[in-house]
Amino acid sequence: MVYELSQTFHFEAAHTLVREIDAASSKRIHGHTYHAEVTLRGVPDAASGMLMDLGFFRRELAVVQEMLDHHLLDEVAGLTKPTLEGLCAFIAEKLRAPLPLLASVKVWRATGDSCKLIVG
Ligand SMILES: Nc1nc2c(c(=O)[nH]1)N=C([C@H](O)[C@H](O)COP(=O)(O)OP(=O)(O)OP(=O)(O)O)CN2
Ligand SMILES: [Zn+2]
Repeated sequence: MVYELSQTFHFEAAHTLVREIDAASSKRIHGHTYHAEVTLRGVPDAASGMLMDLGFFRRELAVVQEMLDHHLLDEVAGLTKPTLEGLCAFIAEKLRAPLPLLASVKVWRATGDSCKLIVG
């Protein structure tokens, strides 16, 4: 049987955004609290009964969290655009190698905006 295993983390970050609507306030540096959910999908190992031990899973997420927490997203190397979409892509890219069972990355803000990347 196929299972999905998820972990969440959060980070505080600032950014500016170039957009056509509400352009002036978005262009000023402002901050958000972001939440991210990373999901693995696969068949549990027969010996351990786990897709991956949550301890190892959390350790990998902490590496990415450190790259984003209390950073100005505009300056984060490898983050092409400081949007929810860009954050999903950045997190997936960083986790693709250490988490071979990576299935999706979801990023959201308390205001209800959310974006989910299905890793193909
Ligand atoms: N497709 C996307 N659209 C927008 C994104 C995004 O990541 N992907 N991000 C933003 C902004 O970050 C913006 O700060 C939020 O804009 P908006 O919702 O208009 O602002 P509010 O004042 O309503 O809410 P806050 O979240 O408190 O800023 C815009 N669009
Ligand atoms: Zn913003």
